[in-house]
Amino acid sequence: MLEVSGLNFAFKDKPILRDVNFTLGDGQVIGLVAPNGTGKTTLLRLLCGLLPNKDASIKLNGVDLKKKRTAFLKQLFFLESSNHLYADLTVRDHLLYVKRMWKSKVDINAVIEELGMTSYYKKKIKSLSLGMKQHALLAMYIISDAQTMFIDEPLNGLDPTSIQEFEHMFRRLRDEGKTLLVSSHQMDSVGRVCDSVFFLKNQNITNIENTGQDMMALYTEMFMTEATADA
Ligand SMILES: Nc1ncnc2c1ncn2[C@@H]1O[C@H](COP(=O)(O)OP(=O)(O)OP(=O)(O)O)[C@@H](O)[C@H]1O
Repeated sequence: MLEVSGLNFAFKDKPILRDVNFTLGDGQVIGLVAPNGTGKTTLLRLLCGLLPNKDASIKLNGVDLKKKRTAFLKQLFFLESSNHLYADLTVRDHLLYVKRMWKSKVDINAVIEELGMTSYYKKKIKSLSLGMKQHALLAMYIISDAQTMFIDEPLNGLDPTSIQEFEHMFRRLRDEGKTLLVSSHQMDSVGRVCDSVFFLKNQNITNIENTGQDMMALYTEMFMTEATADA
């Protein structure tokens, strides 16, 4: 369980989050949705201590990020984007590294096969397309076997078949009891996969349960009316 309270953050005089409070239970996929530049990546960075925060309380399964940083971080996996992969290492190198560091028992070969990566897992990252790198990144998440996963725009650059494959993997991880906080701009996919959605608006989170409503209509209601009113 992830418990966050009193989270405030600003870049100089630009407020990003104001008194954000929420709890995430186990075995859920939660969408994180907002227009470009609102603060989704900033929130994910704050939740794993990659940005400084003095006052908030952030606890993962009772472990406090400020008091027991290493123990906190061992429970989660976050790699912001495929730009953070090492260009001169292969996909396999990355997977072996994650398996070792997270002391995981997940079978690397099975994941490679399941994600259709057999033709390129021995290749260096610098020779891969964006979609291939997104697969490598997802494979790292699966191999980490971490209980909590923060995933930033995983569907960017994916073809429709791959999107279905990723959605299947997210559901499977959820069914294994993992908690996934997934930022995305793809509202149809959010509607298919997420149990609830965090809409980031006015520096705060509105949590809306997915009851099968039209997510794009909900997005329009949340954000477009505001943009139209501003125009
Ligand atoms: N290191 C930084 N220094 C100053 N401002 C920053 C920094 N990083 C991000 N910002 C600003 O903070 C705001 C939120 O950025 P963030 O990357 O969190 O948005 P986002 O919702 O993830 O956007 P996108 O959907 O475009 O990826 C933006 O206005 C951005 O310009």
